[in-house]
Amino acid sequence: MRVVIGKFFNSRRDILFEYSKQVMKVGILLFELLSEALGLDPNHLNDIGCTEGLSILGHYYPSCPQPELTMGTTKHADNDFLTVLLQDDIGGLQVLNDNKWIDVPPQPGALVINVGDLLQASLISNDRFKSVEHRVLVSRKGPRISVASFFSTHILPTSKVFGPIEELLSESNPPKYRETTVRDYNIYFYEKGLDGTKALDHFRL
Ligand SMILES: O=C(O)CCC(=O)C(=O)O
Ligand SMILES: [Fe+2]
Repeated sequence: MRVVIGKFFNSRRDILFEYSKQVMKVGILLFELLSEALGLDPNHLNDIGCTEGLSILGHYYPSCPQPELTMGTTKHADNDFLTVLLQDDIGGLQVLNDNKWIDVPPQPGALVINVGDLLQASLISNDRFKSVEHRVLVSRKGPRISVASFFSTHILPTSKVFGPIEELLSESNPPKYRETTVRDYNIYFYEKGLDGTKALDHFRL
């Protein structure tokens, strides 16, 4: 595992290292459970590299006197396999379900787990799991802090190709996505920006 720490976190280096170790344990367990849910060997998703890379991003959303005029983070699905999200008690995170925005209220001690595009959960699970579209509203209540831990190899120099898992495919369930590297997926994701459209559609066959 490689841990990259930005300037924002420099003074909390030790805490962040410990946190990343614990998130990695959670991630390995989640990928075991997700593998089983797909009817695969429990180690499958870990073995193909879903926990090879972990990057942690700290968000600071200043309090906003006119929250109705802006957005903290616009609608997107994460560009990774899985995200482990820690939010404080301010709230503002919403997920899109049946075209309706649903609040994800903060629960003390709880982590939010979001399926990302690469797992989609769609790309390699061939749509058996769906990446969740979400956004963050800003608030008058005070600044909001969140820590998002992304399982993805996008910061690593790997050219491993990902595509729908062969064991999940059949004549009645042909691949829905073309194969791609995490790097190429991310180049497209960042070029496109958080414009409200799904990056995955670009890779759909
Ligand atoms: O701040 C949050 O709660 C979510 C941030 C987010 O969606 C992201 O970093 O991808
Ligand atoms: Fe996100």
